[in-house]
Amino acid sequence: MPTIPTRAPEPRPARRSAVVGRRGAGLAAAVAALTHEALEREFLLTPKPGLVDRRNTGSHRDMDLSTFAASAAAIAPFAAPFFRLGRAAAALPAEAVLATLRPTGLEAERAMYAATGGVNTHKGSIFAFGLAAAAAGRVVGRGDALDAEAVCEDVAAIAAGLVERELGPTHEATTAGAAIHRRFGLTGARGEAASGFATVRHGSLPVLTAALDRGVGTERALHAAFLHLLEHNPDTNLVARGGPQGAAFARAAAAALRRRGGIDAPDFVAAMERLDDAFIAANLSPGGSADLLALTWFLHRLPALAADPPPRRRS
Ligand SMILES: CC(C)(COP(=O)(O)OP(=O)(O)OC[C@H]1O[C@@H](n2cnc3c(N)ncnc32)[C@H](O[C@H]2O[C@H](COP(=O)(O)OP(=O)(O)OP(=O)(O)O)[C@@H](O)[C@H]2O)[C@@H]1O)[C@@H](O)C(=O)NCCC(=O)NCCS
Ligand SMILES: Nc1ncnc2[nH]cnc12
Repeated sequence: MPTIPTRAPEPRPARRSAVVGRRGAGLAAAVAALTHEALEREFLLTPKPGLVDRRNTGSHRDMDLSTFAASAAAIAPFAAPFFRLGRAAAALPAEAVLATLRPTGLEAERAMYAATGGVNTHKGSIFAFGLAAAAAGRVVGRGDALDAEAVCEDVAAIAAGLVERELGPTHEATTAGAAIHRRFGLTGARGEAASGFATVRHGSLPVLTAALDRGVGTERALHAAFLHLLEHNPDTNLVARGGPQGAAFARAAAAALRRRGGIDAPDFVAAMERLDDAFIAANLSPGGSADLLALTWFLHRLPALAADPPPRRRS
């Protein structure tokens, strides 16, 4: 069982120029290390309403921090083969790429279930990070600068048509996401990918970088990004547990927190803790937003990778 650090370290400053230095095996390993760092930053961030964090297990009875630590350790290494598959597929038409990734995605899901004793901790993350790592590989394989824009555009091309193909009216609704699409029209993890992670790219990522640029600490900047996701991400997990009313409650609560100053409000942490208690009472869990928060950090740090060594791992 991996040890759980109490908090993630401050990162070195990201270089936002087009970095094209490290293109060898080291880059695949660095993408996997960054994936682990991003997942860890997400589950350690506290408080997060309804989610597992250092304060409590949120609205969950079958998972805690140690489950997330085990899950992150099991799935993050798969980012390296996703990256290599993407680099090998750099010249393929985008619509042919997903089929090359799915066996590795399913293997990563099996590794997650083996590590967690059958609990779904990171299925959405495996999907999002699988696509992002593969797109990063394609970007590098084409000799382009490794940045969030290029990666998100390639993810949009790879995932184009996925909602129509997998959630269309002729398909049996076998998952919560598919059933929610049928009833309420939400497109969930697939729609977010097909949009090129628009909620992240045009929302939580600029919110994160703006907070960091004005000197806000990493944890609080991640809270700003999370609050943005809570208000704007159509999270199928919230709907699965609380129906459209549950999702509307979460959105309105996040908007209210933003209006009273967000992370700059003097009682921000206490307000988030009150919201955590309210989510738990209503059995709400924004698991999709948790995944997108981790992805926000990943995309923020990605440009620094090609030049820097992989983030230092704690034992
Ligand atoms: C295409 C897949 C995502 C599979 O599709 P599925 O139909 O299973 O997907 P969805 O139900 O639509 O969502 C899957 C997870 O995606 C996350 N998510 C939800 N909304 C969004 C959103 N708007 N944007 C992005 N991501 C979103 C969310 O994951 C998190 O929640 C998980 C916990 O979920 P669950 O167990 O259902 O919830 P609980 O409330 O805990 O359940 P109960 O306790 O009540 O029973 C956790 O995993 C978080 O990650 C959705 O759950 C994709 O998985 C797929 O195609 N897989 C096949 C393999 C593959 O190809 N892999 C990728 C290759 S690149
Ligand atoms: N911290 C967390 N708590 C519950 N579900 C999650 N899915 C991804 N991260 C999560």
